[in-house]
Amino acid sequence: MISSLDQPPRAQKPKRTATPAQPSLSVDDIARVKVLLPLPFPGPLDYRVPDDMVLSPGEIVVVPLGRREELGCVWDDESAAPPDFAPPPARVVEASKLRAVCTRSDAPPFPPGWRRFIDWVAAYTLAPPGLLLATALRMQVSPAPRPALGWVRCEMPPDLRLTDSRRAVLAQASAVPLTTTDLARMAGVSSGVVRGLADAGGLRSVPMAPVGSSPSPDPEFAPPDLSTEQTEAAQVLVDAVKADRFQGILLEGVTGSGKTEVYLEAVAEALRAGRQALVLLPEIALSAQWVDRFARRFGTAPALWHSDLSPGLRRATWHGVLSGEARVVVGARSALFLPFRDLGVVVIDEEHETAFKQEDGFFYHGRDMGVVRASLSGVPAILVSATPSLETLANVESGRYRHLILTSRHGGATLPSVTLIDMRIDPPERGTFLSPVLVTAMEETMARGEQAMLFLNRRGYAPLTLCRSCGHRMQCPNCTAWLVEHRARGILTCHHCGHVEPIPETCPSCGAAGSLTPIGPGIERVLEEARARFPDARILVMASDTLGSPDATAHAVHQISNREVDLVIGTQIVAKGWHFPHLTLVGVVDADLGLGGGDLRAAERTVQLLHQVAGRAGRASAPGHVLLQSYACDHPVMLALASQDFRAFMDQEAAQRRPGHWPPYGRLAALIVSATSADVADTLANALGDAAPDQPGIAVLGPAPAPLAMLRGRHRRRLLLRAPRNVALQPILRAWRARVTIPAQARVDIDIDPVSFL
Ligand SMILES: Nc1ncnc2c1ncn2[C@@H]1O[C@H](COP(=O)(O)OP(=O)(O)OP(=O)(O)O)[C@@H](O)[C@H]1O
Ligand SMILES: [Zn+2]
Repeated sequence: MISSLDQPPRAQKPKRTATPAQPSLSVDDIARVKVLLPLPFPGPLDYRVPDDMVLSPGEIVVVPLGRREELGCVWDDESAAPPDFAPPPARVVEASKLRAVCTRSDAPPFPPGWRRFIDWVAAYTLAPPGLLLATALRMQVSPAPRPALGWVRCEMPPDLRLTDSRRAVLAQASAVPLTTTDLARMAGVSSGVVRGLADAGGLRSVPMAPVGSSPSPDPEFAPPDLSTEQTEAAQVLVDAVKADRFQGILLEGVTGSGKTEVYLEAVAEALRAGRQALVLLPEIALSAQWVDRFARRFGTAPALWHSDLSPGLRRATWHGVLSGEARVVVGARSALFLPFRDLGVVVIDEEHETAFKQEDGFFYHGRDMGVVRASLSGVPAILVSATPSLETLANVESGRYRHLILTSRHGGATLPSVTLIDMRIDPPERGTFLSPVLVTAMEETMARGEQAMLFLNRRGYAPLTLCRSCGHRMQCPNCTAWLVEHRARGILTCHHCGHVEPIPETCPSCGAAGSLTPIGPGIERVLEEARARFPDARILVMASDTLGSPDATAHAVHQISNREVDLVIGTQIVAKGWHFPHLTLVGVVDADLGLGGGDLRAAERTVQLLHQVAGRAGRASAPGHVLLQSYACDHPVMLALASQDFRAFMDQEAAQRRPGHWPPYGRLAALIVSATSADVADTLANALGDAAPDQPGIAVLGPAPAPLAMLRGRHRRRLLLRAPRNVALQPILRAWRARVTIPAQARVDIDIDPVSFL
């Protein structure tokens, strides 16, 4: 975790006026320039600047490389990464060997804050900086696209068939063009309805105004009426934005206390100062409700950034951020890499969420890098949570972060009561998963016309399929994982690699017919039970595989808010920051689920997740109740949830991690060795083990087979490096990696500050 670095990144104020071009003159009197290429080199390469060319850092150039030409970015002479973990400087190339830059592109230059961030992240994560440049470079040189088309009202064809959902769309459509997504969201229908209506001639398409020419968010549009407690917190945030320097601030507040309303005041202040704001959300499914809230406060929607954007919108948003026209961006962690022209504040909402960690090819923690982004731009970072991570609490304790607390729910709503159901005392009937205690509470809730929610963090019908005759378990051919039955689709699938096979009629091992039995529940199975018990209830399933798009999520949320649903059954997606005013009962089907596995943060994570789910109950006038089904009611996690005393729980967690230098009181890095052959993986892992650093205070655990010893057909071994906090891991890891030859068939991924230990 970066935020704990003893030496925080040095804030350099971005220059807010254009600097005159300054070609870097070297001692040998040849104008040299560093150019970062979108390739996996350790750093930028040196080039000669032709006499008739003037270059400034950030500009895009074409340079010779071998026998071809490459696009690159003129880079700064000095790395922005702190010396304790910056890569060693490259050897200086003799002037006579330098090749000249070919041409300078007209594309807009990359801003300084962005370049510093790339340097910093690359040095910290040991990623080649050029790879972080690659996508950005493509964006930068592709011009902003022609405006997309949007829908406006038109004269109705006389034979137009009008349904309720079509009427809802027409009620929202006007002379101002709206995208399919926006119109569907506003009308609370699916995109298909909008497209169907358009195909039938009920809407006309016109070009949308380009990003930026839409009205910019107005900080005075609809300021909220804040409570005293909210006002005080908001004032601190506003002052921090005004102070215009880096500060870490934790905004902690019970669920439903209005943290969003409060931090939007910091966003408003950045807007007043004419600057940009970045709000990171752990999961983009959350953005629909967030965008609505934003629009109510500021009169217009923010720019959205996530992997689901169409290529055109992606480019338009990129260029809007660069030109400064896109004033507020809300997005997933990748929004950190947008080229903000003048960032004024960074907000990290639900900062405790592990979804901020990226573990796919390039490993980084979105929360920590968000703090670095703010710090390098010299602006405040606001971390927001009802259940802050131990990392962030440690930063508060050491005085690095300021701490703001909201103690009560908005509008007089009370916190829900939390009760444990001891499954050893009140077990469900054979073959079912809901205790009679929970079933009764659900009946009573729905009888009062209120909504209930069942939470189970497991997709599909059953996590394991077993042969009753021979005990064979259905396993993924590519991964060390059981296949999960998805009964609705008639398949067994692997949640790690996506492998799919039909559910066999006979056991593939012993041939017995009809002997394969599902073991344990997934949400499809809970749905089956709920349908049988409550045949009249209107049930909605919310899981990442049933709600593919932000669009579908928005529709589901709309149905719940509109009371078109009596019972919600969902996976972790329902735990997020939703505000469902009529929901009063939350039942957690298996509260013990996250505790197995021996992961460093299993207990912390379970508390955060379950508290977050619990926080969905009773957010308006009617009080909320939470029932947790557990076979381990005396586990510290269950006790903390029932007593709602998280500070005591986190103190215990801290006391357990501190002596052994476990994060956040020490540093970890994981080396993940993978190869298609087990032998190659073993040999390389053993070689790394033999070459492990031998330094006092530094421990190397492993090599050991990863818990997911096989993943997507690759054999995996892990090593873990643990060091005290005052040790920078990067130089040690660089030297370690350099002592071992990595064969072409194998790969070593380095995960600094690992979150997952699979
Ligand atoms: N001062 C206020 N005026 C009007 N509405 C408010 C105010 N404060 C909060 N609310 C409303 O109360 C509800 C809960 O607020 P919000 O979602 O911001 O809470 P939160 O602290 O972010 O909760 P969680 O941690 O559960 O996500 C929202 O509908 C919000 O609009
Ligand atoms: Zn698999």
